[in-house]
Amino acid sequence: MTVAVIRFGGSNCDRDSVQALEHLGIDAEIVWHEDGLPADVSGIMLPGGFSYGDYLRAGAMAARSPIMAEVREAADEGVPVLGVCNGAQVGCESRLTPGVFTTNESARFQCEHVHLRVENADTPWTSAYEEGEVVEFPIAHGEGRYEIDDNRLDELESEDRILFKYCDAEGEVTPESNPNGSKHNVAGIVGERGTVAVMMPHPERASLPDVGPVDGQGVLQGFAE
Ligand SMILES: NC(=O)CC[C@H](N)C(=O)O
Repeated sequence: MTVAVIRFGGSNCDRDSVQALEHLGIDAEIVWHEDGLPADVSGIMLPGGFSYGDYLRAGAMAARSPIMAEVREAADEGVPVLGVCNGAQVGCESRLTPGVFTTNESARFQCEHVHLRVENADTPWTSAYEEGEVVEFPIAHGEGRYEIDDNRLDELESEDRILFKYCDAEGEVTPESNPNGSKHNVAGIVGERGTVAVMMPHPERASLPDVGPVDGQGVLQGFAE
């Protein structure tokens, strides 16, 4: 079983992602987007970074790489797909998941640790946690504010497709615990299939014990589910 971590021009979390996955015993390899998807992949990760320098909108150009049609096909067949940070932006820009990630309310690049509340623990990406559990993840983005029209957000809420919300250390979801102005404090969602997920916080940067907190391991273990 090998997870393909797709590298676009400007990806910069691809090696960290492979390292974090391998630490968990999950085989992973970097795949250059122009080479196309290997035939036998058992998972796909869209890593963080600044693909194409975030020109136009973050993720917009990578979303138009031909490999994304292959990713969609694999996702439709049930191959798990996880987009993290720039990968989440690529996931939304390529319509694997609804909504968009746009400029932070602060209009600044923000690099900090945040608390997240697990909203739905019944997905491969969150089954390692309890519903309502508070976890700590790093964020590092300039365009992480989740936007979607109100009706579709209500749908996501009622269909239980929100994985994580930004919260405070006690698990309260408030405007003060929202680092970037995301609607309803949304930090990560699943697509129509629960096997496709995107999130702005970085699980791969919270997975190696030598580096700091390891709350992110549970998300990456989704590939082994
Ligand atoms: N860490 C990242 O993936 C950076 C995300 C993105 N390019 C932004 O700044 O919004």
